[in-house]
Amino acid sequence: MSSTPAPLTPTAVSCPAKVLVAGGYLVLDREYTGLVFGLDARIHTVVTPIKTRSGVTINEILVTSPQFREAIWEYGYRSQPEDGGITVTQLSVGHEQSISLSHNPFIETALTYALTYIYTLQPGTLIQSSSIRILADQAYYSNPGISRSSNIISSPHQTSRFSDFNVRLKDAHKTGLGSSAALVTSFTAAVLSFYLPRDAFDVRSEKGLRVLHNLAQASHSQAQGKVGSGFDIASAVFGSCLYKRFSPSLLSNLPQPSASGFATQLRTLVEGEAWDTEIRKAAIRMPRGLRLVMCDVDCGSETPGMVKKVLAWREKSKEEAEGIWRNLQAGNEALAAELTRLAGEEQRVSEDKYDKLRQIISSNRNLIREMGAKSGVPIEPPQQTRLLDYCSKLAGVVGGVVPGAGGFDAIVLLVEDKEEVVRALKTSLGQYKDPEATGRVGVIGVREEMVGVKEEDLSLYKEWEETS
Ligand SMILES: Nc1ncnc2c1ncn2[C@@H]1O[C@H](COP(=O)(O)OP(=O)(O)O)[C@@H](O)[C@H]1O
Ligand SMILES: C[C@@](O)(CCOP(=O)(O)OP(=O)(O)O)CC(=O)O
Repeated sequence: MSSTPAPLTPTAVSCPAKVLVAGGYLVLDREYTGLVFGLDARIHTVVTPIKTRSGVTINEILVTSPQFREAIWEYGYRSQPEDGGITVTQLSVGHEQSISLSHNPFIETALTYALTYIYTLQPGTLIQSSSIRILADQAYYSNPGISRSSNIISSPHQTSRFSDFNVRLKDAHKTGLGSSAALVTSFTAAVLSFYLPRDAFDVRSEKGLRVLHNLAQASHSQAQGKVGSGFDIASAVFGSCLYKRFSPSLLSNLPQPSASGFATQLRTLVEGEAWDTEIRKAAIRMPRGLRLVMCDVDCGSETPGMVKKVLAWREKSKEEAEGIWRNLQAGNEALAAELTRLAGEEQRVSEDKYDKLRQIISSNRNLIREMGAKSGVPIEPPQQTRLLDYCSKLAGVVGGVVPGAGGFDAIVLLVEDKEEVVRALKTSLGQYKDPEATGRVGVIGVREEMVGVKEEDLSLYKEWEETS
């Protein structure tokens, strides 16, 4: 019998949300870049050794998302022959017979990839059981959260930053901040940090960030069905940046999980030189005195369908599309350069210092509308044009765009970072009524965040010690 390994230390990691301010559709192609800002809503993952009654040995990983009902996933795991890595099998939740088995492909795939990578670094070492909790900031969901207080005697009235949403995950309303990317990235980082010694994986080191980025891209892409440029994973790891995607062939050449050679090829891909993503952090800054405001319009758009249609039009109308893509890329670069230039300024210079920004945003929006009109996709549909024009005229608002794939569900504004400006904006949006749309426009409680993945202190989670 193998001896009992030393207990591992509880570990917590968080990652930010994202907003693609410029480069929607373009960033799917390596010829172009995306300007992505991290947002200060985070998803946290906490890994602890599993609590068992003495004398009981188990071999499982229990994942819970306790802010949601029935969000429990229990996994067994085993190594596969022929270098197939680790496979995980979802077990029925033993103690909760009434809970039907729900699958969470993002968690299952992130766990498979993370354990496989760990196994390649420590072959033959027993992977110990653990308990993994996921906790998300309010801004990811529009469901009103119930606050949760500590039942710890030493601090009885402290309220957690993480609300209880009191619904099943599938009934939660997402605000579009990239929950699956922040989840997969923080989950992967926490699992690697928990199981590996610092000298094999350190999320504070450059190599650690690179390994995390590549591994999270691989598993998120697998879980998502290999669509997406991966800008959301990049910002979850590195925070705000100018992003050039990886070559899709890197992942299409990887064997499927459990297939012969998967483990070694995954490790080589994740650690090796072939990965060709380009991240430029210094190319993106927020000028002192400005901030982002995200507005949620109460209705949704379906990104994959829009992407398919835009790319089909681009394929058909190559020349015309290349003109728009090239001009938009130049406009997006100009936007990044102007933000960075203003960020480098010492103090306020003159009242009209945002004129150039205004003009760049306006000409980029013209190109986005042209892209939408020509491809027949409502990227900046008329009701969003009206909303953006309305906001752009308000005091302290520099301008705004439809983020990411665009559509009906959100706008992002660049505004002066003053309490009175944000307060007046909220009041104006509260009164805003589009002549043709019924949805209400709300301000999401987030702003830009430059920092990506971050280790966290376990005291943040004390109100959530017991799983519900
Ligand atoms: N707090 C959470 N706990 C567990 N899983 C989550 C959580 N938030 C999101 N997920 C996973 O991510 C999926 C949502 O991902 P997706 O539809 O791609 O939306 P998004 O655009 O927010 O990434 C959910 O179905 C679930 O599998
Ligand atoms: C079209 C895109 O370039 C940008 C989509 O950005 P969104 O922020 O709209 O994405 P979702 O959160 O997945 O809906 C596709 C991509 O780059 O993956």
